[in-house]
Amino acid sequence: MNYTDILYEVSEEIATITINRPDRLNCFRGRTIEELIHAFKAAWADRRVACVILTAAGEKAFCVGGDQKEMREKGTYGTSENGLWEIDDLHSVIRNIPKPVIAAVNGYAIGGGHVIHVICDITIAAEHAKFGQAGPRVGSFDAGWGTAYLARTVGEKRAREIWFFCRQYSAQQALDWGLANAVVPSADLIPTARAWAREAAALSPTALRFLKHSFNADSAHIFGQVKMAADGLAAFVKSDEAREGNQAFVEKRQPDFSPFR
Ligand SMILES: CC(C)(COP(=O)(O)OP(=O)(O)OC[C@H]1O[C@@H](n2cnc3c(N)ncnc32)[C@H](O)[C@@H]1OP(=O)(O)O)[C@@H](O)C(=O)NCCC(=O)NCCSC(=O)CCC(=O)c1ccccc1C(=O)O
Repeated sequence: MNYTDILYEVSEEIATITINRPDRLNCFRGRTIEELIHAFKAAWADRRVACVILTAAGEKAFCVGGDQKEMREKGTYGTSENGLWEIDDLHSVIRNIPKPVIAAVNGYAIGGGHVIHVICDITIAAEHAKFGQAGPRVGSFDAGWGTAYLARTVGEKRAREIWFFCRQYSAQQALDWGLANAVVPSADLIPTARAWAREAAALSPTALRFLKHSFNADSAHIFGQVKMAADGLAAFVKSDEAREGNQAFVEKRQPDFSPFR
């Protein structure tokens, strides 16, 4: 597959996947998701690779979720080679690849971009990174991993706060809440992620594989909820309520959801 939206490289025993749409703050469209899945599978199959780093181009954003401009223009997040919108499969491959996945968060991790880092095994954040959900402002939600797994990570009260107010949280706050494993100066982000990856790469791959499956097993039931939520969201994004959120973002104004109470 020829990548247009991401970069993929393997060096030493580490695969680095870089979301490469910095002009749109590394938000994703159908093509981006398809390429990310392809790259994670390549890292999975490659016996040289012991650990994966997921990061993004530039210093401003890790990923700010679904491409709202594409949604405004096309009514969907855009086409992919296989014609499917596979965000759930991306979440699954990050969980199921039997190698540690480290998110190196180089700026905003917002909306669907926030969910992606939450699903990764480890999060290392640059000091200026900002975390949060935005769906209820733009007519979207992730009521699968985005709620249930987030609540496991930070606790119910904090997870509900994150979704019900759509605030942004600093890297230090993310660290304090258990959303991040470490916070480092921006210049140290990739070197630190690589150092952590090398440390994991020195350990028994079979032990790590079983440990990852075991951690996942305890939350695997959430997957049923993921599919229900995805189908619910696919219907919701066609509604006037969701369109108001999306349109307001593109028009750079506050949404008016009052008719939908
Ligand atoms: C992140 C911001 C707070 C940064 O603000 P600021 O620093 O002021 O920068 P901006 O000027 O706003 O942004 C620069 C430039 O980028 C464009 N842009 C930013 N975000 C997006 C985006 N998401 N899509 C498209 N374009 C974007 C912005 O318009 C600017 O362009 P100009 O041409 O220069 O004007 C702020 O940018 C912000 O709040 N961004 C939006 C965050 C957001 O709402 N994200 C979407 C949340 S909903 C989502 O992610 C869908 C989830 C999803 O797909 C999913 C998940 C799980 C299961 C199912 C699904 C599903 O099927 O949908």
